[in-house]
Amino acid sequence: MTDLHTSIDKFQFDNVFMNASGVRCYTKGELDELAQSDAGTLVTKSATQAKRLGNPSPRYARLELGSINSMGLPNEGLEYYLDYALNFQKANPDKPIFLSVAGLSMEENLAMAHAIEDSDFNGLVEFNLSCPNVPGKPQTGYDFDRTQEVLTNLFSFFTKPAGVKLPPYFDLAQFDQMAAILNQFPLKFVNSINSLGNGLMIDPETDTALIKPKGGFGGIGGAYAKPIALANVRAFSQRLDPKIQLIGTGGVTNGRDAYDLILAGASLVQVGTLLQEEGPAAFTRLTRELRAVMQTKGYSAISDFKGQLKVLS
Ligand SMILES: O=C1NC(=O)NC(C(=O)O)N1
Repeated sequence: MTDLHTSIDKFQFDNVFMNASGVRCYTKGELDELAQSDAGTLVTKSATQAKRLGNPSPRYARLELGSINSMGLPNEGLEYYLDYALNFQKANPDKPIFLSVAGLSMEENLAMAHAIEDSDFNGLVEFNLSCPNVPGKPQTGYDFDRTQEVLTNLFSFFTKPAGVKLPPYFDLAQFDQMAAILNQFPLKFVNSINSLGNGLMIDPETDTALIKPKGGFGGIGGAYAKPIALANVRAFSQRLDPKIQLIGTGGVTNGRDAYDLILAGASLVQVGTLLQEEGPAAFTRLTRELRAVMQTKGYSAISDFKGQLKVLS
């Protein structure tokens, strides 16, 4: 029998699959649906301190090979998700979950980190350094000095298990630079990638941008993202301290896509666009399909093939 058990640091998961932050995880009802699905764990919508309405609609559109979104960090505020997480961990002591935060300033990130540090939350925290959709706000992950500064301030007091959600990088020198920064900090994981920032798609009937915010600019997800996600997971897997594990996100539409992210080095696989379009039942199909690929390859455990991508010599 194939076993999809995986782990990050001391945290054990009975299945490699989970949602990508932002997808079907805004409300407690949605989060409960994820918890009841075949996913191994879940992550909350990236929180800001105060509730946010986000960008004007239409702000999400399905595309032929994925999606475009400019949600603008709509969320119920940190307290709402912290409250959910504290109740969840009481009821599910053996199922660690992720809390995502996306402060719009250094002060906001640190204030939320203090609130979490002072709480009884015992899961993992994902610091989102890569939201591309807040007008006027650059992605922290593309500013290496700022990333260094945020992480230095954060880990001067934060002791709970944490990781970062990164934007996609497209240059090997950027992988080198970013990995050199990340290796300085006690991160448990790096989640790569967030959506391909600031894409644009057009309605062929009206010659109009598909979504309203930012003149139609939004993050691209789905199959378009797979080759970039594979490269980013692989590049960081080759450069990061082995203590920092990878979460692979981007382009998962079937079991083979998940298998490929694990080959590239991922310990957990997040699902975004597919989950948005297919619903939590997608985890049942993905689990079945990944098991089938593993069986074909003669693998019975994730550790049998994680990071085992071969290259031509
Ligand atoms: O980090 C994010 N990535 C996205 O693609 N969209 C959301 C958002 O816009 O809130 N945030």
